[in-house]
This record gives sequence, C-alpha cells and structure tokens, in this order.
Amino acid sequence: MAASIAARSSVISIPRQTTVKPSPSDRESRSTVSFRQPYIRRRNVRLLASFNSNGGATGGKSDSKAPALEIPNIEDDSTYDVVSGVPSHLLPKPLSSTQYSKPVSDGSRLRVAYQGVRGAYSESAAEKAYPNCEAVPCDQFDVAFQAVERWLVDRAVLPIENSLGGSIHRNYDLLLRHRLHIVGEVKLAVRHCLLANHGVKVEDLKRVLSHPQALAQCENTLTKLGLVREAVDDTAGAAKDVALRNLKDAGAVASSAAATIYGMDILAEDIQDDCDNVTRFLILAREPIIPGTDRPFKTSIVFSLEWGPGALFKALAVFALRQINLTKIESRPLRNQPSRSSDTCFDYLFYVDFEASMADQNAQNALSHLKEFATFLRVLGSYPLDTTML
Ligand SMILES: O=C(O)C(=O)C[C@]1(C(=O)O)C=C[C@@H](O)C=C1
Repeated sequence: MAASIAARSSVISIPRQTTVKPSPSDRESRSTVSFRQPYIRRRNVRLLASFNSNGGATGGKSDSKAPALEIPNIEDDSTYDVVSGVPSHLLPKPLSSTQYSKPVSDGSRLRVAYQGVRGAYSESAAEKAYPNCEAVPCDQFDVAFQAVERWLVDRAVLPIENSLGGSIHRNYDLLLRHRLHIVGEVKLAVRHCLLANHGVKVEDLKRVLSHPQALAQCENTLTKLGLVREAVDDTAGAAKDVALRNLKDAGAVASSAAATIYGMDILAEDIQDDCDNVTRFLILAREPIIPGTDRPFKTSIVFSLEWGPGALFKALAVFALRQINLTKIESRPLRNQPSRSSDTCFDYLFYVDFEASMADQNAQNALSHLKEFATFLRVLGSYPLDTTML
C-alpha cells in the first residue's frame, strides 16, 4: 500500500524567521525577502489599499506606499516596497478582476499554495479557483502565506470559514500579520467520508484522525460511533498517516479523493452533520486586484475601535446607513497592546465583509466615515463573490 502513496510535489516547509532567496524559476528578479513581525499602531488610522473612484488602487489615502502595520517609517513617503525593499515602480501592476484567474505573465502554470497534503479539501479549492494550476502543498497556514510573500508561489488558497464549524481563526490572525491581498473567494461543498485500511470494519475502530474542523463537522456521527478523536494538521494527512502505519484500530475523516490517493476503503460517506457543509476559502496574492462594478463584489476590512458604549453599533451603522449588506463579522483579540489591567474588558479587532466593490462611491464613503472614529482600519481586499454552483 505504501508504494501507492505518491507525492506529486513536495510539501513546502519554511523555517521561521529565516531569509529565503527566490528560486531561479521565479518570474521576476527580486532581492532577498525576509519575514518580519509587523505590529499595530493604535490611534493612527490608516486606510490601506484604498481605491479611487475609477477603480484604481491608491495604496492608502495619506500614505500611498507604507502600510500601517509596518514597524518603520510609518510617516515616511518611501518609494520602496516595504516587504522586499524593491523600488515600487519595479513591482508588478495590480491584477484586474478579469485576469485574476489567469496565469501571471509568461503562460506557465500558476503555482497555488494550500495547507495540507494531496487529497486535502484545500487542494480541491485551489483547483476550483485555478483549474490548470500547480497546487503546492504547505505544511502550515503561515507557510502558505510566506510562500506567496517570498515569490515561491503565485497565490495561496486558504480556508476562512465553514458553515458548520465556523471561522478558522488562525487565518484571520494571519491575514493581519502578513501583507497579502484577498483577490477572490471559493466556496466548496465538503463531503466527508470515514476511511479505513482494507479489511478493517467500523466495529474494529476505536479512534479517528482528522483536522479539528472536519472532526467538528462530523460531531454527531463520531459520537454515535463512540470514536476517540485525534486532531492532526489536515484530513488527507490523517488518511495518509493511517494508511502508512497500516493502523487497524484507527480510521480517518477525509475526502473520497484521499481514499483513492492513499489506497483506503470508504466505510461511510457523507458523515458530516448537515448535508449543506460548505467551506469558504480566500484567494491571496501579493498585489490587489482592481475592483470593478461589472459583477457582484465583496470587500473585506479589519478595524479596531475606541472602547465605549455603542462603539460597534456606530461602526456598523456606516454600512446600514448606506444600504450596504454585511455578510460576515468576526472579532479577534487585539494583541500586543499595553494591558489595561484596571479594565474588565479586552481590546478587539473586527473583521467585516460587506457586499460592495471599493470602486463604488457608496463603499468609499462608508469607509471614510468609519475612518473618522476607527483607531485602525485596513482593507484586506475587494474581490468578486463566488456565485458558482458548489
Ligand atoms: O484538512 C483539509 O482537508 C483542509 O483542507 C482543511 C479544512 C479546514 O481547515 O477547514 C478545509 C475544509 C474542511 O472544512 C476541513 C478542513
């Protein structure tokens, strides 16, 4: 069985805090890219990657080059890219919304990073977003982010929320820590199977391995079967592990594709708690796309607020007043802040998705309004909605 487990491309694994030179195959010659930890500067509002009314990216209202989350030169009008140190005029132009699914420049296959190993749902999402891409496995979410930043790949496709399991908080946090732009979304119907090695029956199983989200999505079935859950990095990785170790007492929750790749039996299909099990993935790139008004767009932002009664109500009112529909709100702890030990509450970052393009004057007005009182504001991306059939 082990012989049937073939790796199409090796998994990217980047040591933390190291410096990596782009591979010779990189399309653009770039200087060395190093990974730095940005921080949030409070009470210094910046609208990053804002867009003018013609739909062109302006890169921020008062400071077109330096993102607010960078450590140095927050007031500096530098003409150098803050990530790479490359002069800004040498960087590629933003992609337009009509070309975001096409190869970058030279006609070769787009390289798209995803977290997990072959057979992971994220690989299917990458292939749904870019049907002819080379899907590149990464062992962790932040490695996929770094792979894009360091020009090892062209895009990353990462899960952000699931209709049953909720938000993937890690990726919300990483969106802020890194400097990538959301250029699209993909929705994928996730249909879980219970996999086991040949000859193993359901009654033989004592435990089941999978990604924590997948285990949560199959809560009812796994409880009925009385199986002990073991969390691992991804669903297909669980299947591969059970297959490679030829385990007889353990199964895996994974896709039917993983069963084929790792030579396993499918003991049960559609074991998720609800047949409508959908995961939404974000497509991330180094450059933003130019938002359009030719089709439905969504915009994702993150902001923080002064603490006080009605603060969030007031922030959300900037959208309600302009008839802008919100599709998602998520709050995350605002880290690295001087602690307010006398206070009984924490500081938060609010991630909001709304149904409008940044090319829309109405959306720009809403963000200008929000900027008047937000302590921090960043546009993560303005991109076409995934309206395809799942
Ligand atoms: O483990 C996988 O196969 C993944 O692609 C990860 C992931 C997730 O992180 O939510 C993606 C889709 C499913 O919701 C379950 C797991």
